[in-house]
Amino acid sequence: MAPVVELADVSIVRGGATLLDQITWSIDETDRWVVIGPNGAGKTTLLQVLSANLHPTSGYASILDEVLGAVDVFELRPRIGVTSAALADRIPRSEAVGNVVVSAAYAVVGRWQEGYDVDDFRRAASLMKQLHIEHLGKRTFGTLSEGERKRVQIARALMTDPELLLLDEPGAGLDLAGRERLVATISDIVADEYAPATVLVTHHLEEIPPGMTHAMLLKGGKVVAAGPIEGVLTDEHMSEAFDLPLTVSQTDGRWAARAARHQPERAAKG
Ligand SMILES: Nc1ncnc2c1ncn2[C@@H]1O[C@H](COP(=O)(O)OP(=O)(O)OP(=O)(O)O)[C@@H](O)[C@H]1O
Repeated sequence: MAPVVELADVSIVRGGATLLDQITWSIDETDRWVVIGPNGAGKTTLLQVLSANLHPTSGYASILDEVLGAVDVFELRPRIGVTSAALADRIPRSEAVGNVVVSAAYAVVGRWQEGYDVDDFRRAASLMKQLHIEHLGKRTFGTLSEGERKRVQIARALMTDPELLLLDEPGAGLDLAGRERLVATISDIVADEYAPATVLVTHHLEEIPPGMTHAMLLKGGKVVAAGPIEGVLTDEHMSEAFDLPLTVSQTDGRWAARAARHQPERAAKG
């Protein structure tokens, strides 16, 4: 089976700055990736390539067996589910939540006069139940809490039954309980063997849902480490990516990182 995503030496250059520097990456159907890195590492830029919103300045990018630059991106994009702050900003605040979800079937934000069929509404209702937002269908998007908005966006992203799911900082702006509930929900989603290949971007190891299989650490547009998650999220790699001595731990499938404890120098004996 062909990889869902294949990047070979992908670079993105804007205004003389190299945002992504020769990224080579392969994502399989059953992979669930986390992309981690400090501010400005290039994470969002990388997701823009994966969502067919940005073409490489150089290199080769194949998404769902279609080569960027040689495919009609308007046919490719509905096959990719995306949540991001930029997309959330485009959702009209006055839109009813049910419509925010169902309108993904037409890849529009803001329902107008598209003809939805019974199956569309059934799927939207089922996803809203899975995301625990079934009671919010008639509320307007603008009245929701940040946690509720994140859930609505994930339901919307799954509406088209995508083959690739991209979650850009789904935990950002949530309080502790909201984050923990969302981590559990995403963990349930990725545990399903029929779930799409998933890429989740975050700054924080605490936001990684159990069940993620692979990790990529980015810094300055370059890959610090990539591969099966246990081999990537090490003290050494994380310290290098964040330019700070870090200690990484994993308990019950959850990850955490903190600054390495300062070791006072022992007084010389004798
Ligand atoms: N059009 C552009 N021209 C020049 N530089 C850009 C452009 N767009 C983004 N950048 C720069 O590219 C770098 C990577 O940005 P990107 O948003 O991908 O990082 P990120 O890892 O998602 O950061 P954050 O965690 O802060 O969201 C940043 O330094 C940003 O300022």
